[in-house]
Amino acid sequence: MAEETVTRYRIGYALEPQKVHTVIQSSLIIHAKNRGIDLVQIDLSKPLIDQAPYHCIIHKLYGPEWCRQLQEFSSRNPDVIVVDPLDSIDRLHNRISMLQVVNELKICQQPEISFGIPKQIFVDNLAFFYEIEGLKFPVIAKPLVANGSANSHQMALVFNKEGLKGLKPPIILQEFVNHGGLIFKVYVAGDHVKCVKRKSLPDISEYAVSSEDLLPFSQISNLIAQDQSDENVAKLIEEAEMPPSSFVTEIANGLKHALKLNLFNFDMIRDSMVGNRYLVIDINYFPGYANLPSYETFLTDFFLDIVQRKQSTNLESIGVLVEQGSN
Ligand SMILES: O=P(O)(O)O[C@@H]1[C@@H](OP(=O)(O)O)[C@H](OP(=O)(O)O)[C@H](O)[C@H](OP(=O)(O)O)[C@H]1OP(=O)(O)O
Ligand SMILES: Nc1ncnc2c1ncn2[C@@H]1O[C@H](COP(=O)(O)OP(=O)(O)O)[C@@H](O)[C@H]1O
Ligand SMILES: [Mg+2]
Ligand SMILES: [Mg+2]
Repeated sequence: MAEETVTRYRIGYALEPQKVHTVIQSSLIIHAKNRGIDLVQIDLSKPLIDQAPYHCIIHKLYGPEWCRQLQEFSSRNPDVIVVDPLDSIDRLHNRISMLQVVNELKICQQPEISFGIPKQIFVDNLAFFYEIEGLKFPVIAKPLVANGSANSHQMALVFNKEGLKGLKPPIILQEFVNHGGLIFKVYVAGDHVKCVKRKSLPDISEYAVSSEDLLPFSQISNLIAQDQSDENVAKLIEEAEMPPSSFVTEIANGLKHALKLNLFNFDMIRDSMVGNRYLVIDINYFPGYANLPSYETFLTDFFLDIVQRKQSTNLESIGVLVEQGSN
């Protein structure tokens, strides 16, 4: 009996060990394998160029050596799909360029819904900085750079001008927007989009008693952690209304095209003061997909889209699909 030949695809992944541990779980490896995808870990101690063949490479690594290797690999293997291109990912490493793209989105706004980003400014040097240019306190200070380091997540709530003195530029100052302590995290993998609700910082009125000028984020995170044990808050989150899925998909697709990225998520809040106003506050490359229910299916569907789309493009280019169609 003739053996059935099934197309198998090799996807190489280059990730930090911790990320391998959280995202490339055995449940994903098995699920992908059953659907024809072999997930293969790229050995970072050896030249990438010696580790072909791959149909596709996925990656989240910082540092010049990886960039050099990937560029060399791509120029010698132009047919291998790299998810995603280095310059597209770079845009997310700066909190200004990251959010500029949201303002540039040309999408037909849904009736009754508006979207945007909170007011923000870039501060390079506090010595030459006297005004917060129309921003209202409290503001949230975020490091300009978002490069995966612990520092890049170090934030602070600033309640007044005095608090500005405790900041270390380069930073961005962003208006704090009350949003009912609820954040929407929208995960994107190519054409696949999933939105989940998570706890966020509580509304600022809850801090009104605070006599602080500046509250570093870790302290606020602690407040959240304590709050999490509160059943009422958990219930509030559970019962909170989701944004319309057509709206979420429209924003996700708009960002995907504008950023030229496949693997990312964005954090979105709903302004408590203005009916249906949604604000994007953060966009992350290759986030923690394993936090999603059924993430194995979510990611494998995307992998198959990528490799099969590539295969059909190849067939088209050599005329196979055309011939089949004319038979
Ligand atoms: O820690 P995880 O798995 O939840 O993923 C982190 C993301 O959490 P999220 O999926 O949004 O809940 C996290 O998202 P946030 O910035 O926390 O919104 C980042 O994407 C983080 O990557 P990096 O430190 O910015 O390079 C992600 O960290 P890495 O795992 O990529 O280091
Ligand atoms: N403008 C804002 N208004 C209110 N809360 C915010 C704002 N920006 C950030 N936050 C809160 O701070 C958290 C961390 O900020 P974020 O920009 O997402 O940084 P990170 O990249 O470290 O996740 C968010 O998840 C949200 O809870
Ligand atoms: Mg975030
Ligand atoms: Mg982030």
